[in-house]
Amino acid sequence: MSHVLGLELRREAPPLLGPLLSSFPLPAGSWPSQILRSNHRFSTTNLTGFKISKVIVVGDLSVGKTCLINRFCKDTFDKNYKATIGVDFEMERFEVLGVPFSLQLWDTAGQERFKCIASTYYRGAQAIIIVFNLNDVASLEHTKQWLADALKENDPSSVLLFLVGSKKDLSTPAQYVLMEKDALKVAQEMKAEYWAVSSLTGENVREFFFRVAALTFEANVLAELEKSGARRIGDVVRIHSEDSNLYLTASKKKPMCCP
Ligand SMILES: Nc1nc2c(ncn2[C@@H]2O[C@H](COP(=O)(O)OP(=O)(O)OP(=O)(O)O)[C@@H](O)[C@H]2O)c(=O)[nH]1
Ligand SMILES: [Mg+2]
Repeated sequence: MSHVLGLELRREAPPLLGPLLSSFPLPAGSWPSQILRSNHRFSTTNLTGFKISKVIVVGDLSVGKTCLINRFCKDTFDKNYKATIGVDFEMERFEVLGVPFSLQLWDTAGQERFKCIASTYYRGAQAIIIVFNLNDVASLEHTKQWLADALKENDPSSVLLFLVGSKKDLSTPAQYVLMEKDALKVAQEMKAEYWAVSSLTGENVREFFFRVAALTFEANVLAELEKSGARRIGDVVRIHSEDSNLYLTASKKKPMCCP
């Protein structure tokens, strides 16, 4: 299912990829101003060839995975718990430097009895979001197992990891500080980026998903550079699309990596 939302953070998109690449890696909590959520409607035929990244969301039952996705994709919040059965799926579209880019968000079930169905959808993820409840230390402890299971189906060397503490609105500042300490430790062990969010208030939700979009887009661009053998900024990278020739040309000044 696709969700077409209003434009946000619309600013002039520079024509070249250089400024975007030179701003990577982005510091946590930031996103490039060039990333937009698009309000364009695309026909199904136009969708072929668009850059799409698969993102899976895992974690204990009732930690708030579905609410997190719904807050971002639909800007809604449901206080009643309805367990996800197997998996749900949402598509969210962005534009990065004029390039259409989509996140496929796979919302998996946390309940044990649905786990084997959900795990069949883990394969091919570019990013794994592991959610825990900031008010439930057991759910943080279980994140390691969720990650291990998700990594069985994915390449640990290339997948992006995010550890997300949910329901921040329910923590007092003192409780939050204690939990954050443990969460940062776990995130460091996992080599994941840590975020704390509230789907009830919306705190950090948009920022978090924009960050996921920025990093997955960056990974796609770098993969294109690798594939095309382009090793230095200055080379031209073509983002394949059947409908338009999208050339992203990087700045000639700064070398991105050593030959
Ligand atoms: N106060 C508060 N409650 C939340 C928040 N996020 C989720 N909840 C509540 O927590 C319960 C579970 O949320 P879900 O999003 O359905 O949890 P889930 O992780 O998808 O659960 P499964 O589908 O069973 O794996 C619901 O009653 C939500 O209203 C939040 O940020 N703050
Ligand atoms: Mg759910």
